[in-house]
Parts: sequence; structure tokens; C-alpha cells
Amino acid sequence: MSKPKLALVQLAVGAKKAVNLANARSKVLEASKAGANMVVLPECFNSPYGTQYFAQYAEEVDSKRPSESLKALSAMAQESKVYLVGGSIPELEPDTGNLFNTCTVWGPDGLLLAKHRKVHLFDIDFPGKIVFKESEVLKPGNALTEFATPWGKFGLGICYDMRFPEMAMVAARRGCVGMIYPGAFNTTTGPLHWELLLRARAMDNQIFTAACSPARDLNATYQAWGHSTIVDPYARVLATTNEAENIVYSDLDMDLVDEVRRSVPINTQRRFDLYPDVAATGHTDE
Ligand SMILES: NC(=O)CCC(=O)C(=O)O
Repeated sequence: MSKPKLALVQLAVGAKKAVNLANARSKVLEASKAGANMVVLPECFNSPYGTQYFAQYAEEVDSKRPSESLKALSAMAQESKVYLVGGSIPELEPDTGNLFNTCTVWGPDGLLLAKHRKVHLFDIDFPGKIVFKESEVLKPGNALTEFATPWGKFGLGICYDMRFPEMAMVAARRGCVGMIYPGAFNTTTGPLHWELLLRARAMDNQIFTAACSPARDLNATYQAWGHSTIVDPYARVLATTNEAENIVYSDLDMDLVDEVRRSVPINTQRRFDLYPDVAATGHTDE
């Protein structure tokens, strides 16, 4: 099948972890019944998003000793027979006590396919609007991550990671056909940059991009932007939504990746002689 259906579950996340897990399960099943082959959950899908919550909700991420959220994700993927990008959860590394913001990806057999620790921590200071410092409590991951599906390889990033074009560029040069970002932008930077970043990453790399947010909770300390969005390799928005709980669907025509690359062949026109400090890794002319 060259047109898998992608579903982004813009989940309403609250303070009760068990409720979040149950809600995620019912939405993943709903998406699967609607024909989705790949389903994405948002950043921090099992806990409210905020530095004050990470330690309280954190779990070990070890598929050999699955914790509450990992068991739930594995079961959801298996029950619904989808590729499941399990949003992210706060991860506790038991040996060091370090905390990470971590995404896990599951196959339709319920087995763990990939684990990505957020590489670029969300530290911003937008005067009069928002100050947020993930690095006060989290450590950054130190690896780029991709996972294989029957429709091609996808790169993974978490939210703020989408601001770094190098990550998506390297994934595309390594043959990824898309980037998936569980994310939780806010009401200051969301309207400014969320869609623009997704379209930019798609356009520069001629890949699909998708970002899945939690729904906005007006009682939460952090107001998520919502607007979960899927973009095609021409940088066209295929599907999006507002801030309410919802599932965003789109069929992905995988032939578009080659089509746009034939029409606008930037992949074979790069001048690495003029920018030798930019890696040519995986570039099609190598
Ligand atoms: N959770 C995040 O990383 C938020 C990123 C964000 O809002 C941004 O503007 O970047």
C-alpha cells in the first residue's frame, strides 16, 4: 500500500495518568477503526506538560521491564494493529536519576521499534509572554532517531526539535520520507511558527512532516497551541485542526516524495563545493 493513512490524536491530557492512558487507548482504537495505519500521540501524553510535573510522572523506559505507560502503549499498538508513535513521556533513568522527554515507537505486533530522547530542550524567554526552561529538570538526548515502516523510514523529533533544520535534513539524506514530531507549542509561539516550521522542514527536504499536540486545557499552567498538522512533500497542509480534542487524518501518497524530487531536483543540484562544512551524508550524488 503506497497510501497509508496517518492519524494524529490531539488528546485532552489531564492530571490523572490512568485516565490519560485510557483516553489514549480509546482514541488510538477509534483511529484504527477509521482506517489509520500509523497513529501519533502528543508530547507528554501521560502527564500535564510542565517542568513541575516531569519527576512526578516519570517512568523508566526499558522494554524488558515495561512500566505502566509502556505496557499501555505496547497493548494499544497490538490491539489496534497500527504503527504507534507514542507521543512522549517523562523518562527516569534509574542508574543516574536523570530525566528525559522520551518518545517510543511501537509496531503492530506491540514490539518497541525506536526510542527518541528530545535532543534540543525547550529553553526560551519571550519577554512578557512565556519563560520555559526544560533544562532545569531534563537532560537532552544524544542521538538522532528513525524507524522503519512498510511505507519507508521516518525520522523522529520532539517539539522544539522541529526548530533545528539539521535534524530533518540529516534524516532526509539518510532516506527518511517523513519527520514525525509529537509536540506541544504554546499560544505565543504556536501562531507564529508551528505551521511555518512544519512546512519549512517539508519543503527543504521534500518529505512529509506531521506534528501532534495535546488539546488545549484552559485550566492548565501551560496552554498548548493544538493545531495538529500533516504536511506533504510539496509543503502543502494536508490536514489540520483547531485547539480542541480531535483526530486529524490524512492519506499519505508516498509517490509524492519522488514526484516532487523529480520536478524540483534540489537533491542533485547541491553545491557542496561551496559549503563544504555541510555534511553530504546520504546525499543522492555521493
Ligand atoms: N514543548 C516544546 O518543546 C515547545 C516548543 C515551542 O513552543 C517552541 O516555540 O519551540
